[in-house]
Amino acid sequence: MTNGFPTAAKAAEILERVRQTRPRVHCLMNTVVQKFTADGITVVGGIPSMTTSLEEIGAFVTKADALTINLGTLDADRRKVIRFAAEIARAAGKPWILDPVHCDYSPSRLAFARELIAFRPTIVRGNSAEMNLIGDVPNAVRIETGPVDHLRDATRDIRIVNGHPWMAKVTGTGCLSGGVIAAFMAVEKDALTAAAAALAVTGVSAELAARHAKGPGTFEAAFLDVLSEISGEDIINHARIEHEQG
Ligand SMILES: Nc1ncnc2c1ncn2[C@@H]1O[C@H](COP(=O)(O)OP(=O)(O)OP(=O)(O)O)[C@@H](O)[C@H]1O
Ligand SMILES: Cc1ncsc1CCO
Ligand SMILES: [Mg+2]
Repeated sequence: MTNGFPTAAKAAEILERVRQTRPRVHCLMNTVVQKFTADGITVVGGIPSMTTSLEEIGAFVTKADALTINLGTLDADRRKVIRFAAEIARAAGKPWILDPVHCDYSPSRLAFARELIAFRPTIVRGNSAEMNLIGDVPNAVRIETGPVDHLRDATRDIRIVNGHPWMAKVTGTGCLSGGVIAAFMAVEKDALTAAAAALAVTGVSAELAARHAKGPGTFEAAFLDVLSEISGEDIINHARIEHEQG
């Protein structure tokens, strides 16, 4: 059976499922935006965990419902734990998302991102500079975010036209989206639909938050406020999920 195209009503329904089931999301997150990402997962209804200890990662990934691996701050120890987590996720069939942060800055990081893609992430998401270098990811959902988000899998190609320019003025909105997408993948098997829903929910939340903010600082707080209580009706009224089939 081929999967259909995601809708705003479906996005609202998946958010409700996250709120009801409270999935656990393990984050191998860069050291810059750990708190913001954990807050994003918490306010949508998930339960974040953040350990990077090699001794513990096996237990944490095994108990998690989904995993996000973010390459923002890498060193030898992190590479080791990330490799191990990707291996476990693959063996256990856990949904996981790779965010190849700054792979456009360093050939060794790009090579590491490619090595991880061989462990079959469910989704790879980055900004346009990063995804231009990553290229195609035939066995995963490929997401390039920016003013418009482009998502594609083997059969579908869609755009999310929500969001606000202040999202690019707060460090880590992309990293946070990796955590929220993981929470949505934990409750929705169709990864492209899960990701579209997560990006529509965060994008609409940003638009509503911007109405109450004075600039990036107050926007960051308002964004978490709105994300914590956004209604299905707001999502249905404002989400812009587009594709060529209508
Ligand atoms: N100009 C814009 N207008 C609307 N939404 C935007 C804009 N720029 C970014 N976004 C949104 O911000 C989020 C992060 O996307 P972006 O491409 O900036 O990620 P990123 O560069 O990886 O961010 P970071 O590395 O800071 O986490 C996405 O949800 C995207 O839709
Ligand atoms: C600024 C920064 N540096 C490494 S990770 C990160 C967060 C946004 O990608
Ligand atoms: Mg990024």
